[in-house]
Amino acid sequence: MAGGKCIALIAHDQKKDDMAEFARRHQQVLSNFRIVATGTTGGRVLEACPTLDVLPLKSGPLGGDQQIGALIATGEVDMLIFFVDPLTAMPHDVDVKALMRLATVYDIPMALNRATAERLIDFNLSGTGAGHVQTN
Ligand SMILES: O=C(CO)COP(=O)(O)O
Repeated sequence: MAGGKCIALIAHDQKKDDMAEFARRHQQVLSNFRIVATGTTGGRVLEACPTLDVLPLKSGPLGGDQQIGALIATGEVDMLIFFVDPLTAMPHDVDVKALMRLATVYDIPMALNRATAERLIDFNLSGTGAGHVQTN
């Protein structure tokens, strides 16, 4: 992938409206980043914010979480924002866990709910200037 800081955006189905609204509200800051996303989430973010630089990968259940995990392992993703639905069983639960594990192994900032995502965005992007992602 081309240079520049990269944020991964993922939302489970029950959280996709939240993610679209989050992206819309933080469109200005997100426009300083390349964004990778699982397929359906990426589509929703692009629909909400057509000018953002979003690369939609495979849908989560079809390997999208694993693709993002691989990008984390190769150092290409600097931050993960993942709006998780904790109340629904998923066929690809093992993929979700593997992704969270890799984000932990490579110690990238990872928000698994909206409250944390808001704080990560504030912490990383408003204080020290847009475009700077703290990775430790
Ligand atoms: O299932 C997901 C993450 O585990 C999200 O995938 P989609 O964005 O393709 O719905």
